Amino acid sequence: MAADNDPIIKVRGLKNAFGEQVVHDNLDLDVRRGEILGVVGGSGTGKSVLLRSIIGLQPPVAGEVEVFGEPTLDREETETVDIRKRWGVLFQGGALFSTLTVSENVQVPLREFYKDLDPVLMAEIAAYKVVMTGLPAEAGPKYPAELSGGMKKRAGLARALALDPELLFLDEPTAGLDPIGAAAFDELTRSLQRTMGLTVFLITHDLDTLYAICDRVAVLADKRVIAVGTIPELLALDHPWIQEYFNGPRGRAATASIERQERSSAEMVR
Ligand SMILES: Nc1ncnc2c1ncn2[C@@H]1O[C@H](COP(=O)(O)OP(=O)(O)OP(=O)(O)O)[C@@H](O)[C@H]1O
Repeated sequence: MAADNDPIIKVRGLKNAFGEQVVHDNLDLDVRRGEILGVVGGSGTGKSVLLRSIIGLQPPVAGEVEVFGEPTLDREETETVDIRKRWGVLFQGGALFSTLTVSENVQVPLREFYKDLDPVLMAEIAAYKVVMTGLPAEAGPKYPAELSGGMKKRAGLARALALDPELLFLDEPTAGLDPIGAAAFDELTRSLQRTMGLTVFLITHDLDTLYAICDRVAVLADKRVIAVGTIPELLALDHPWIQEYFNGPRGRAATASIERQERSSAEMVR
């Protein structure tokens, strides 16, 4: 039985390789219950592969992964059903089924895990999730091709939330959104995390997202997680990639923008 302060995700000694190409080597990571953990790293450092390994879609060459205190690797699909029900995933780009409506997409996990659920109830749950992610109720019968990029992300999020998960995986949720749409999506993630008590594993390149909603950030480089901490903790480290990333022009712009927002909300409360 897992204790409350045990990590919700525990990765130890993970190694992933594709032929000669080693993507991860001896990677360790803990994700704490209730946090939003941002996962950053240069392109191709293996952020998505790490996500796929944790959820069992990418069998690693070596290492151990535990989610909710239970091992997820080398197990039959039937043995991990009770674990998989407890997480939701928003894949890069939304990964909606193009031949299904938004409502039908949201019902996919319900059909997978609760085959005998009354179809009327499934449709009601889907309608509720659609509205919960800020989409209009009329989006339910639409097909993905009829939605904007931002709406597709929200529909993907509605599907990820279909089973009221405890743990949410988001792979670059704000990629391709304009800054206002991205900020709105961040706000939605934060508010859902608070109201549903979610833990969030969030892969992003978006510095604004990191500053705005992440409790801690894990940095992937040199085939492993080289550091995990709050942004001020990371900034105190001497690693060239971390310094370049957070202290480069875009990092400084994101810091300045957060400081401006904090000043203006402080002025509003006065
Ligand atoms: N199924 C696969 N077969 C072969 N190589 C793969 C496969 N999946 C990923 N890779 C390789 O593993 C490396 C890491 O890929 P991954 O998609 O995890 O990177 P990432 O950090 O998420 O990148 P980005 O930020 O660009 O999305 C890349 O070099 C990629 O080409």
